[in-house]
Amino acid sequence: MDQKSVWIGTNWKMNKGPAEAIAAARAFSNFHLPEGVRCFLTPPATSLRDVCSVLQDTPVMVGAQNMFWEDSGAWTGEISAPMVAECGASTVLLGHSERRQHFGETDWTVNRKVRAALRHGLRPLICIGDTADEFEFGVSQETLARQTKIALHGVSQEDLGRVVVIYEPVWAIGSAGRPAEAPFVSEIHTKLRGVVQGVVGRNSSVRIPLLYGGSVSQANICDYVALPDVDGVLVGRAGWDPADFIKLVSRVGELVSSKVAA
Ligand SMILES: O=C(COP(=O)(O)O)[C@@H](O)CO
Repeated sequence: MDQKSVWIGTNWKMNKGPAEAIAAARAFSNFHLPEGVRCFLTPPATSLRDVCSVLQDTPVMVGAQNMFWEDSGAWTGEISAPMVAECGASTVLLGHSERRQHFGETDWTVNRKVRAALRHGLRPLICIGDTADEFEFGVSQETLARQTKIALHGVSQEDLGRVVVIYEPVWAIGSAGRPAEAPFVSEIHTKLRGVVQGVVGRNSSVRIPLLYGGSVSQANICDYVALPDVDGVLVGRAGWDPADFIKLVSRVGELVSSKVAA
């Protein structure tokens, strides 16, 4: 965490149809976002428009969990960047490991989606992550560098300023996952900072926020957010209950204000 904004988001995954999503979004509509904290939610596509309209006058950003790179056409079952934007969303999660693992997402498709999102004014939240095997064989850094460089390939300097990268080790995600140790996340993020700095250019003033995700909880959130090259977190299960997510946001807010005061 540095003196810039700290990000916290929750990915609802395939949970909360419109009725439940509207109720959850209402819980955030009167919530006072702490100073220096940027917050986002990614509801399922069928709840996107409703959640956007509940939160339209608030600082909480709303994003889709995926989209296709073409604007329209014969792509049954897909939604496009203009459709996401028309719902009122400002951001989109791309390359989540569950999409890479189960739905054929590749580095190449992530790159096409990133560029399409940017073309339509959406902020891409790009997920990268090493598998348990890659971690065991000690090639996590290589995987993350490859995923990052391909995702950002061909993106203009100006657009790089709107991108967020999220490190989510596949082995840390979900109820079978184990949260990554903070020193390991710190090491990965420091190296990742070098990778993104190489993409934007050593002399560029663009600073791409680097978030961590994977079994983030009330117990460990501050350990991650306090790390120097971690600009925030993406929360799954621990953020699905709105009251719990508000508690997590408040914890981050307290950490930010204590840093500012120090
Ligand atoms: O997949 C994610 C991590 O989920 P957890 O339930 O926190 O392990 C990430 O996208 C946040 O939803």
